[in-house]
Amino acid sequence: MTIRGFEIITKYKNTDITLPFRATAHAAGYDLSAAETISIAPNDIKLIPTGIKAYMQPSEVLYLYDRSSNPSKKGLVLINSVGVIDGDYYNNPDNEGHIFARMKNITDEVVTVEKGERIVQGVFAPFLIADADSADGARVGGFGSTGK
Ligand SMILES: O=c1ccn([C@H]2C[C@H](O)[C@@H](COP(=O)(O)OP(=O)(O)OP(=O)(O)O)O2)c(=O)[nH]1
Ligand SMILES: [Mg+2]
Repeated sequence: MTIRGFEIITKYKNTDITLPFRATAHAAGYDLSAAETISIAPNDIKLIPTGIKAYMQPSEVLYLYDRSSNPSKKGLVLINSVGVIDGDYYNNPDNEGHIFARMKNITDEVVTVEKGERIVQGVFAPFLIADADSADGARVGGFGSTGK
């Protein structure tokens, strides 16, 4: 039985992608790596593909948090602060649920993220639903797919 976890996006199968992993026995975060080498110009923002999708239970979410070493070691920050990866993003018809990290280069030089480099960490968590909630739509994509 599967409960929650990660899978490789179809396009990235056979490209040496490693599934996200926790660095130590008590770590909360699963480190996700860049699926491609990407260069980011000074002050620019780019989406880093992870080549990964995540499945989970209906009452669960995957939060993407920056690695605390990114600003000092890489000169990068996760520009949306925290990524919220919804359970219904998984296998959506638009992009299969591909998880991206939106990174900003905060330096005056080009920063390159190498393929396979750990870039962001994902933490699974439960969430709560408000009274009289009647949401019933299905997600078709991400990054603005539900409108303004
Ligand atoms: O850092 C992120 C944030 C989001 N997503 C994906 C997963 C998430 O389920 C979807 C939508 O994210 P969110 O709800 O935060 O964005 P939105 O601007 O509200 O877009 P939408 O209208 O598609 O919900 O985009 C990522 O891959 N990385
Ligand atoms: Mg949204």
